[in-house]
Amino acid sequence: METQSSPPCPYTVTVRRNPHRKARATPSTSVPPRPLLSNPITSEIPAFPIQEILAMQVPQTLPTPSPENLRVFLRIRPLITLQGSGKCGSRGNQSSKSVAKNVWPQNPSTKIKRKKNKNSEICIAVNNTQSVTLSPPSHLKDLKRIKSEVYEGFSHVFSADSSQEEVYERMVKPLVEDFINGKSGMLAALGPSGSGKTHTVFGCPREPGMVPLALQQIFKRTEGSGSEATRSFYISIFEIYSERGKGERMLDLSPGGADLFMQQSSIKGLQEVVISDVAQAESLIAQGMLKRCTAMTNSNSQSSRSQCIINIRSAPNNLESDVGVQLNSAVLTIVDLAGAEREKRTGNQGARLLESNFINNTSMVFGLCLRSLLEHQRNPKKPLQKHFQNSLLTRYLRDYLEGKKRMALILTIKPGEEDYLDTSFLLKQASPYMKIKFNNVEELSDLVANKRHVRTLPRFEQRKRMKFSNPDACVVNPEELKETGTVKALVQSPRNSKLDVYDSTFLKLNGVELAKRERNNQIMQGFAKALWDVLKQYKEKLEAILAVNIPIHLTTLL
Ligand SMILES: Nc1ncnc2c1ncn2[C@@H]1O[C@H](COP(=O)(O)OP(=O)(O)OP(=O)(O)O)[C@@H](O)[C@H]1O
Repeated sequence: METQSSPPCPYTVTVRRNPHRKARATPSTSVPPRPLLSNPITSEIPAFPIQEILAMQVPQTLPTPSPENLRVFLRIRPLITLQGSGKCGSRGNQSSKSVAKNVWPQNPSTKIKRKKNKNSEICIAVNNTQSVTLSPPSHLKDLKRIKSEVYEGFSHVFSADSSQEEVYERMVKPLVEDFINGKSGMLAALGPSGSGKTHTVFGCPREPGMVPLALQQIFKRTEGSGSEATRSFYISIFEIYSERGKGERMLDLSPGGADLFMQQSSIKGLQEVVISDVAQAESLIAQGMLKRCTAMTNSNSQSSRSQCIINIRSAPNNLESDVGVQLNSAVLTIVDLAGAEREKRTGNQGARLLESNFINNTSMVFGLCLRSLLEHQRNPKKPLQKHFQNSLLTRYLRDYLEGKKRMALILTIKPGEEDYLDTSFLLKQASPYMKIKFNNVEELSDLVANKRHVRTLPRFEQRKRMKFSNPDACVVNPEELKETGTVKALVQSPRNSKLDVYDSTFLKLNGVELAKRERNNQIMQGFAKALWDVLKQYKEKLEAILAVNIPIHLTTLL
């Protein structure tokens, strides 16, 4: 009986396996390595050049940019007797009687003490360009056994005979160069009352200070280079003061400026004035200085009773040309702090005493912020304290005091023996700041862009949603952007010009980004359509061949 063989399978499936690959012989080391780039047609495929790679010299450590330290400068004021204080450059040509007559009500005990110290001696000696020795007066040496101390590591020590130009060249010029190249920075002057902060920052017509010298450099550099056509400069100037201890207030010192308010770290209502030349800027600053809160005290016949902040901002004019290139706006901030005062020393009373408390409090908070930053950098487990919240000045300067933006400090001191305690306190407190490092400096443009991002987010969220539902809706029309009310209004308003230029630039940058994404989207859609067409054709062909024989529901597979 014949065994029934099973019916032949109508469809056979052939599984083709790749033939076994023979392992290649390991190339002997004596054979010279083949060239990496050989002609694939005329020669064999070259062996993987493992030997060559192993023999390559890899640098052990990659060069990493060393973090920048906070630059701390020290300037010693010339020894000026009380008679001489009050006028820029006047050294001892005013009678003590006339000063005493005008000084705010004095504490009689202070008067007597000051008479004793008439023949002041110098308590500070410059060792070299980076260090000084502070020696206590003989009575403190004997009584409290205080020893001389050496303070070193300053970026530069300016001796009493240093000129404004010298200070500028070493300290401010690099900051201004950076500013012209689009990097933001801040310079703050700290020191006891009468030590020369205002003299250093603003100077006088005969000895112009850092601000006028900076403006001269800015306009000198930009005038010849033709960049005046491509960028504009703006100045804003304001002060933070306290009126009879009633809390901190802010006043815009530019012409017609009014009271200001702070929201988070930005100031509402601050005017920015477009400046086209040095003379205009200087006159604006001079007008601001006349409005600044000053008073006669025992330490200084024209003592600043407020913290004064000047911002010089540069912004590109032609937004069109800057789209997608570089947002090289920058701000140079110069801060003249009111000088800390010891009540015992100044003999301040009444309103002056209340002002003193405010001034000392701000100086203390400023110092605490920097100390906390230093401690946090030394030991990251130590949190960065939020001391900045305790004064308007530190709230405004938060980014600088948290090491996010570059800054420099100038400590001004008086060299007299009677100034020993003030000088010692300042040096002890501020000399460690030179160990602060700037690791993660954010440029202002980034910060502002981030802030603007938050502000303009809802509008862009809406655009994105529209984009996915309607592909045409996301095509960005630059004309449409120009017509956006905010951009138009803000760019035209000098008061808000800072925010506005960024706003419009940001809008444009995002417009470009959206247009790019839209193009990618269209390409992807085209690709998906083509793929689908191929699959459809393939399916139809398969169906035509197999429809009769195999009841396979290809449709379910595809
Ligand atoms: N380097 C200097 N050369 C010549 N005069 C100076 C110098 N530094 C300061 N002075 C003079 O000393 C006096 C006090 O200086 P200034 O008003 O700048 O002190 P300050 O630190 O700003 O004081 P305050 O904190 O009270 O405002 C002024 O008359 C000023 O002209």
